[in-house]
Amino acid sequence: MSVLDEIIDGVRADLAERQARVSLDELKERAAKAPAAKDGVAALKGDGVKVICEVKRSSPSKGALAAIADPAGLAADYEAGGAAVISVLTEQRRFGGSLADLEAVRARVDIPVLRKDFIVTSYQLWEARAYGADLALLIVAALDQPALESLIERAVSIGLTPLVEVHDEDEVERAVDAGAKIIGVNARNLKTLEVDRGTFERVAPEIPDSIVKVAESGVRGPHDLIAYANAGADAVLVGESLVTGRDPKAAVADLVAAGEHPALRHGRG
Ligand SMILES: O=P(O)(O)OC[C@@H](O)[C@@H](O)c1c[nH]c2ccccc12
Repeated sequence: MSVLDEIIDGVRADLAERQARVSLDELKERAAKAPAAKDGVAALKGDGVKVICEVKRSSPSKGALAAIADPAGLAADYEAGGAAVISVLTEQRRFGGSLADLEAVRARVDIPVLRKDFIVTSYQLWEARAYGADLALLIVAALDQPALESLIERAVSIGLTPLVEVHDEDEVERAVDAGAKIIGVNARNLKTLEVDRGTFERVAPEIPDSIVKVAESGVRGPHDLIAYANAGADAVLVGESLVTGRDPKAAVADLVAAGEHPALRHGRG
């Protein structure tokens, strides 16, 4: 069994507990009261490389990264540094996240918020909206094609922008066929947990120009952002280096400044 399969088994067990406690109708009522979803595509387009900053306490590959007693405070620092979107990991067992983190972050920042989890049912999309998310991650490797298609459709119908994650060329084709408008290329293979920073450069040429391209994982600082941008990234998603660094606000500002440099291929279109 791959790491991804193991994570999803845990996610399904936790999900069953929540489903027994909170009915879908309750979630839908809560979603109806949530502030209208912000446009995730618009937030990631435009001049400069956009920076998606992640609230991440731990990971299956590295274990504990940071305690993050105040996830909303961290998100506020990210926003002040110039983040375009905040990613909140809500998976509990391996990443130490929760829906409470999502809710707290949503209440604090004005920019769009991404629910980062292993979404396998539409119930989780309703949760995402009910707790204030504007975007939701859908991982191609975790879903068969009919499930991917129906979750993208459902996400859009409830106002969420799907960020569709791929690791290779075949998954790009599946994401495009399923109607993705934003594709994230994860340098970390979730089946082996290995990071290969060359993944984006290899896979991105398969993504049509009209689709927003996000390079995920492995960004240690501005030099990695610049490499991803030169390979065609519209945005980067950064977790570990921000939560383990001393000054997240300054670190984000450095990334944003690097992404606005006029010499980048991104700026020249
Ligand atoms: O911490 P990093 O290397 O900066 O990576 C962030 C993000 O890309 C990573 O957390 C991630 C990408 N896709 C995921 C899917 C599930 C959980 C986590 C992830």
